[in-house]
Amino acid sequence: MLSRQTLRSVSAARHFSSSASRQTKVAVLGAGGGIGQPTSLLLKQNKLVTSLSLYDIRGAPGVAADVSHVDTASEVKGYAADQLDQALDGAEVIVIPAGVPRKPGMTRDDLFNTNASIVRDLATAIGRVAPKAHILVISNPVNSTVPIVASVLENLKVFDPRRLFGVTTLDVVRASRFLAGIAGTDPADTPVTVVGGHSGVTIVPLLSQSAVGKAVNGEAWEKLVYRIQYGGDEVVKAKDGAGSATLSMAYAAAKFTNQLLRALGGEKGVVAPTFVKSPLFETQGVDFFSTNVELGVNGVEKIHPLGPLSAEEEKLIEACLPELKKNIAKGQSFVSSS
Ligand SMILES: NC(=O)C1=CN([C@@H]2O[C@H](COP(=O)(O)OP(=O)(O)OC[C@H]3O[C@@H](n4cnc5c(N)ncnc54)[C@H](O)[C@@H]3O)[C@@H](O)[C@H]2O)C=CC1
Ligand SMILES: O=C([O-])CC(=O)C(=O)O
Repeated sequence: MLSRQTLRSVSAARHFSSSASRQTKVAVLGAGGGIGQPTSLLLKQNKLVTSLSLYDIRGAPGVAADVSHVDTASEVKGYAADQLDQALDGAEVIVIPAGVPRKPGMTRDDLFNTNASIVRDLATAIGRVAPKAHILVISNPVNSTVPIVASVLENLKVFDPRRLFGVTTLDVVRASRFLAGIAGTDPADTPVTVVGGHSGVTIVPLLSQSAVGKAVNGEAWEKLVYRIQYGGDEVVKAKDGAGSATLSMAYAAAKFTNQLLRALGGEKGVVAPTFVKSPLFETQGVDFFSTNVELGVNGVEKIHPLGPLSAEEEKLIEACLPELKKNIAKGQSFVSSS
């Protein structure tokens, strides 16, 4: 009879060999940019990625040549502006950081006029060439760009809500880091659930659900919530016109992509925060919402409920919903009118 430990090693080996033998092509659209370059580098280090396809309207072949020298097994190819279809062909996961970033004084919504059409056009190509791909949207304003992708795919009759994700991981990364900074804990042991959307008041940290966070009250709580909601502004201000978060965002993108790849490879119990088509506030006209989501072989497997909220958090949700509804509707009507 096999010991429990032997069984565990056999099952780990099986899991390893099944994920190692999976062929997973990941495409990065906007790979030449501030987020795209470090994200590509981090994905090159991920063993679950077997092929990396780097596309940008500028500079992707150079980034690909550079990243391809990293001594991991995956293949890397770069594609120029007129090679989008080749870049997408066979991609199982597509990460989109294409588009302009903020400058000081701008809101994420101020990026809409430029980024909406970039995201719409990329989504149109994805719907045609890689309709079964899992799409991870980073381009801002996420609250509107995710609905744009959904509407484009709906029009093409290939929308599967299980495979579309707004990347809100950076909010959770920040929340954990900022709370740990106050409490003197290790961020790894200080998880914070953040729900809603990805801009200002739509970012709602649920500190009362955290063993460490529930001890933060009054003015300290207000300051912490504000810092989590407006963490992006800190970076925009510090970069002083040179863009917004790129390195912490690449870290967050690589983290979420890895969680998704693990789930697609059959690992059970992978739970990650992400902005998805969600039933949670549908009756109030809010079709997309970020919460913890259990990921599985088909993408979104189960959307977690919000859980218990404090009175203050109820108020944050009340402030979040109308803004989020407006942002979502703006994305949807952009597609219906274009
Ligand atoms: N979801 C989130 O948490 C975060 C989102 N962002 C957003 O990510 C986006 C990218 O930011 P950065 O990388 O700093 O900007 P960047 O300007 O450094 O890079 C953007 C890249 O997109 C490329 N691009 C433009 N149009 C394209 C198209 N049609 N197809 C392919 N590539 C195209 C550009 O050539 C450029 O290389 C911005 O919209 C920013 O607001 C930034 C930080 C966090
Ligand atoms: O603040 C920005 O414009 C970029 C972003 O989304 C973030 O850093 O969270």
